[in-house]
Amino acid sequence: MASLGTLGSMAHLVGASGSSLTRSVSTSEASQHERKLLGMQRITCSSRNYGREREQRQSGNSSERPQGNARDVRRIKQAPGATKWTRIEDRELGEGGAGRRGNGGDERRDARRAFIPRTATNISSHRAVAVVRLMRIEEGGAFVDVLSGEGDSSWADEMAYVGRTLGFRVPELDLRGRRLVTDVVAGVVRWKRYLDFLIFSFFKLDVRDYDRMEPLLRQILRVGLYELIKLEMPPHAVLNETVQLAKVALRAGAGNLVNGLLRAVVSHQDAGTLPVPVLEGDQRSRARALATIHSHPVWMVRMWLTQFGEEETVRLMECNNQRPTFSLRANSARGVSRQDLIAELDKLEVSHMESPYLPDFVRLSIGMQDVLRSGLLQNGSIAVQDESAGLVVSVVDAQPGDTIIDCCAAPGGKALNLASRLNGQGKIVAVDVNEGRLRILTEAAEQQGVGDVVSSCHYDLRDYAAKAAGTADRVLLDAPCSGLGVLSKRADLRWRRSPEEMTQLAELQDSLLDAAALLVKPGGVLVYSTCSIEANENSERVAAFLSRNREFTAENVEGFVPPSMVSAEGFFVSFPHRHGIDGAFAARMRRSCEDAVQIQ
Ligand SMILES: C[S@@+](CC[C@H](N)C(=O)[O-])C[C@H]1O[C@@H](n2cnc3c(N)ncnc32)[C@H](O)[C@@H]1O
Repeated sequence: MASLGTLGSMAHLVGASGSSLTRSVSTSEASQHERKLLGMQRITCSSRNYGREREQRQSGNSSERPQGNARDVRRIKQAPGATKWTRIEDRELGEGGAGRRGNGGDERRDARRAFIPRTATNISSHRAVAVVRLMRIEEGGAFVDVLSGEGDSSWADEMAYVGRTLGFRVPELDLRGRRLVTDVVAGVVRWKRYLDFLIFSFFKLDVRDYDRMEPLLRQILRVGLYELIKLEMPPHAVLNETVQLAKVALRAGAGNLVNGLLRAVVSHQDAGTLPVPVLEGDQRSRARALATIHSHPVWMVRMWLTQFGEEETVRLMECNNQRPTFSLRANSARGVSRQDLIAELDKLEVSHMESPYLPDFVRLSIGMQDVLRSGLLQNGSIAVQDESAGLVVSVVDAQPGDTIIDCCAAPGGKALNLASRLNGQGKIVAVDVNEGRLRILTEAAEQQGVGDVVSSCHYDLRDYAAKAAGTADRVLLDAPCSGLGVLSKRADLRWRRSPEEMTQLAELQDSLLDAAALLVKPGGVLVYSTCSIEANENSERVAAFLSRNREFTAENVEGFVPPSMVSAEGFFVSFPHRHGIDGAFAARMRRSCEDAVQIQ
């Protein structure tokens, strides 16, 4: 690669280390997303937790703080055991902002008492909110929310949190601005590896230097690059506003550094000389280059190269990097047909397309926020569900009167779809080890008008199986999995997974499959499904199960799903790059009738 010259000095780059903000991902945060998809009302701003953590860390170092408004200070450099704080320079804030401090001392004292940071009117709000959200995701382990249809109170919480984190407030965001935040955050997370490659290339950093860069500066650089290169926003606006954010949120030197990088990128972009990883050599080297170009972990790319070859791997990664599309299920249990749903979408002026695969599903590419606000989810008329999940339900083929055990049921997408097919006759036992998620399922069952056929059972499946052996006509095991089939919807998931986890998951899947098998009546059906596209979580688990459990045989899923989604072995497989829906897998197996003798 041609020399790009080194921009800025390391003194500007290396600020606060990405210290000990990591926390385990709380189930409550996962649940918020799930509640939203299921149309639950109260979605609170989870940033408050991160805010509290940050405040606790800050107050732990109170002796080192300068006196003054606690919100006007921020850490600029952290050597082990030492934290320095700086005050925002008045002149850095815009008209009407904290820079206009009138009678100085009094106002500062008032602000300190009220802990209300002032508003910086010269900062673009969407960028300020995006960088703080990105810090929460990277430093605090928060989830990326690709829907972000929260109500005004959540946004007010988030804006206040941004104010507390940055030390100044930014003007409120309108609907467009909020959507932009969601898009920028998900995009930066997806493209992180590629954006970092550009930063490395232009600054000539090594990984250690990069790890020591101030988290806020790193996010500001990424956001600027993403907007320039991937969103192709007008360079002038991106440059000015991103530099201003760095100056006000950090210091003048940080603004200069951002300015240097973005200007260099714009001129290389215009000249068509942006650095590109070289795609050559053996599979390992090509995997590394592809992983950077398409921003995925190298181990994942290597796994897919072996499984799919290069051309398909690239197409898969391109799909994973796209904005996700969503689909809706018309809830027949509430008497809603697809035509009714389409009429509602027309009223909302949300463009849509009928699913080519399922008679009760409709696809949306944009407009999900409008649907979330419409009340259709809350009154149980519709459910948000990917078509791949709907097709797994088709493979189960629930019939009125059936007793169905959904072994890993929460938060309930498939269980509630199954329930809607029973016409009030039969029952669904929804088992899950996670009590919080099960509560969401129970509430959603009531909301969707299937509460009388769904009962929830808070159990580890392996304990429950012994209690209810041989009682179900159909058993669905929608197993915990890597989720590598849903990477466009879960922007951060690719960075959270590891090869070691894949091995552990396979062991868990084996033990859950053996437990689920116990529940099936002689002659009954067992469906094993995942939202993964990896053979070692899918067909290999089924093959291993069938060799351990000779009383089960695989049944071809032909007739339950479109022919293009039936694998050579007769399993249901969907891939984002082949079918335009999430990646998923389902195998249908039947227990032999002769097995009845053994159970008695
Ligand atoms: C892929 S999710 C299920 C999604 C669900 N079927 C749906 O359609 O909404 C996997 C679920 O398995 C549950 N789980 C994990 N280990 C379990 C165990 N040992 N026993 C029961 N449930 C378990 C998790 O709590 C999680 O809710």
